[in-house]
Amino acid sequence: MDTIFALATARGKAGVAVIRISGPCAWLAAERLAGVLPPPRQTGLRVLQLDGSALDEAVVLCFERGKSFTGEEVAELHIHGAIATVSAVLRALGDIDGLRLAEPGEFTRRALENGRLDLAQVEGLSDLIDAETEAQRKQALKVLSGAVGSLVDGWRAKLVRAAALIEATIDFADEDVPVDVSPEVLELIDCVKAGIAHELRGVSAGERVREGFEVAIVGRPNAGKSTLLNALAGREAAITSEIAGTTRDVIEVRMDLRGLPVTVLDTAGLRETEDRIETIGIERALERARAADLRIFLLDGADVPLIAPSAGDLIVHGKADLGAQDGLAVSGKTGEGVDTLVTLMTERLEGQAASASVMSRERHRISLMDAVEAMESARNEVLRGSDRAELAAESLRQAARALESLVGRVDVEHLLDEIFASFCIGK
Ligand SMILES: Nc1nc2c(c(=O)[nH]1)N(C=O)[C@@H](CNc1ccc(C(=O)N[C@@H](CCC(=O)O)C(=O)O)cc1)CN2
Ligand SMILES: Nc1nc2c(ncn2[C@@H]2O[C@H](COP(=O)(O)OP(=O)(O)OP(=O)(O)O)[C@@H](O)[C@H]2O)c(=O)[nH]1
Ligand SMILES: [Mg+2]
Repeated sequence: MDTIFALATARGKAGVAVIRISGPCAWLAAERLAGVLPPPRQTGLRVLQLDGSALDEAVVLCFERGKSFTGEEVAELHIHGAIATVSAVLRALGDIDGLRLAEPGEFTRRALENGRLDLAQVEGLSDLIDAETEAQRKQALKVLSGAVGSLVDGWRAKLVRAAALIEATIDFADEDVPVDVSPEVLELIDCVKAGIAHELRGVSAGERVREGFEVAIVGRPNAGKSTLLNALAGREAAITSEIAGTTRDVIEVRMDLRGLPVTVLDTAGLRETEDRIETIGIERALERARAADLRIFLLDGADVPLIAPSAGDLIVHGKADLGAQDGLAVSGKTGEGVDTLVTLMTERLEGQAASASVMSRERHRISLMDAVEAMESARNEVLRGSDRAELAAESLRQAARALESLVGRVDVEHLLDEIFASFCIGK
């Protein structure tokens, strides 16, 4: 097994940078630079040097094999975060025989291989590193803490018990008093199915929390959509003008809306037009507005929405500064009503986010659906009578395997490259 090393902190000038070394020669390598190492899990201040020339003054921290993030022997060098210092120490480590630079996600891959994390936790860690808002941080931390594994364990135990009950009837099929286990088996299957159905309903919301919600601003030309977008963004993200038909392409601005990750879309004003480019813009506007999680219809005067609002969509009057309006009125120009609008947007999206599951990927959805399908066959076999017991038990085992693929207990080799592709070096 190679010993790998990498900068674990972000590249670029910083107060402190951490270089992580993991593998059988990690301590030996650290010792080459730092001299006598502090005891495991205790820091020591050392001068790092190679061949007599000082590299930096550093804090050194070692973890024993089996008691580290990767499960391997680990050494950390907490050095000054200067670009030149980081380069010098990385160069020195690269000169040591048997050491090589880690690939992206390779530390975490080793943690997975050594059973320190399951596959879902690896995804959770990846999401945590990418988290930009509170909702993302909370969801990712739950997943990193093993929430998916806990759900799977609970379901799996019930399916294993159901299979055992069925198998017991196979072994004792010749007995005089056959016990009918089917009520208990069906109850176990239905209980797990209900649990899985609940999580399945939350996958989309989980996905939205992970990737961000989309909110589209729609309305007629000149309603003030781009001005409103700029007010929400706090910067001049979109061009505004008194010319109707200014915005053509969809303009996306990502923001943290009171902890929720949201991309607000400014779109072309909706109207009948001969202009070919504007027509394409309007088609794009309609398409993106339909696909969005929430729409803000910005009305101009007595105007009515051009596309049908869905339940929960927000209908607001623009240019509130020009005069009194019924209902919610906002002005992108003066900021009036914008705070109330943000509150309403947050409420609507929080309503959607409330049902978010810790299962938030297409891969999770597929495994859950595979499990449900296998459980449905098992259910049918149970109902068809005791001579179908073998088939019922096999379907239950198949369901358990589908669930186990969520945490990677079954063969998931083919998933790893994809999952680790998005990791940064040093993680
Ligand atoms: N300096 C430093 N800080 C860090 C990390 C790190 O690798 N180094 N982490 C990297 O992601 C995170 C913490 N994650 C960690 C997870 C497990 C172990 C670890 O040594 N686990 C052992 C011992 C547990 C214990 O002491 O209770 C184990 O599980 O056996 C260390 C860090 C965030 N902060
Ligand atoms: N008084 C007032 N004028 C506004 C307000 N919002 C926008 N305007 C003006 O209305 C005109 C159109 O604003 P935009 O934000 O470009 O309108 P839009 O809806 O993006 O228009 P299109 O991109 O053409 O669809 C500009 O002259 C803005 O200055 C507002 O809240 N109050
Ligand atoms: Mg515009």
